[in-house]
Amino acid sequence: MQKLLTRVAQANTLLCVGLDPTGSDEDVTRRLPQVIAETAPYAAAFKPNLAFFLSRGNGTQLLRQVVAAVPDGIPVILDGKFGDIANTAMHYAQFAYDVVGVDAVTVNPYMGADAVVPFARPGKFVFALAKTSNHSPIQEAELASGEPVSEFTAKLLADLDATHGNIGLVAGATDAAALSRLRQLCPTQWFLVPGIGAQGGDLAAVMKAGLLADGGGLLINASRSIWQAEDSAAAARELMNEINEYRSVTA
Ligand SMILES: O=C(O)c1cc(=O)[nH]c(=O)n1[C@@H]1O[C@H](COP(=O)(O)O)[C@@H](O)[C@H]1O
Repeated sequence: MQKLLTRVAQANTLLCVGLDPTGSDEDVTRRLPQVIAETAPYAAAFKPNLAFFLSRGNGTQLLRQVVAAVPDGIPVILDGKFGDIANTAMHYAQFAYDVVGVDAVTVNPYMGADAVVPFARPGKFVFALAKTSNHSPIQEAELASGEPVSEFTAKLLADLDATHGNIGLVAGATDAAALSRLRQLCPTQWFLVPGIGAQGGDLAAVMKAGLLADGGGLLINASRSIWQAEDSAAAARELMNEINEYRSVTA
């Protein structure tokens, strides 16, 4: 978190550059370091999605190259949406932190707190799924109390953060009203917000719903709209500037 806060303050950005590399193995090997170098000035963080690396066969090696290519001081979030019992989770955590060397991960908390805690190592950070950007009848289902499962999950994640201090939420950009309710339940935690760009999320509504009074608290991710842009640097710069406009309006 300290690394992220320092980066956000120094580079004045809340943009998370998603790395979901598509193309031939040759293209990807060539473009990954290029896209990282070109977009780094605008990046508060990078988020490689594990699936896009594992599907290539040399995924672990490519991920390590990503970590090496990202300039010092910019956090890397491995988007693996990990979610298994504690004993197994510990091995995923070793993969992410010790083998690949990332700063943070995404985790699926639906198996319970024991699926999350092994990733909450001191000095590392966890973004756990609370309300995803796709339509999920499970997250929208209401408990007997009338509370949606996504809000029950958010409360669990607030409690976990109170204990561990390094738990954030994933809240999709496609449902700003839900994001706003999560913000009420989790008034200080950082939200990783995917769904801007290719998935059509409403940036203005998201910023209004989730930005903290200090101008932080949201990490706005875009993957395809940067990787697949003709000019990835321009796409990243424009989105960063757009995000910052809403920061100044809201502040
Ligand atoms: O955890 C995530 O990053 C994630 C959560 C979610 O609710 N929705 C979602 O799209 N993501 C990821 O965010 C990225 C979105 O990519 P684009 O739609 O291309 O910007 C992908 O890597 C998704 O796997």
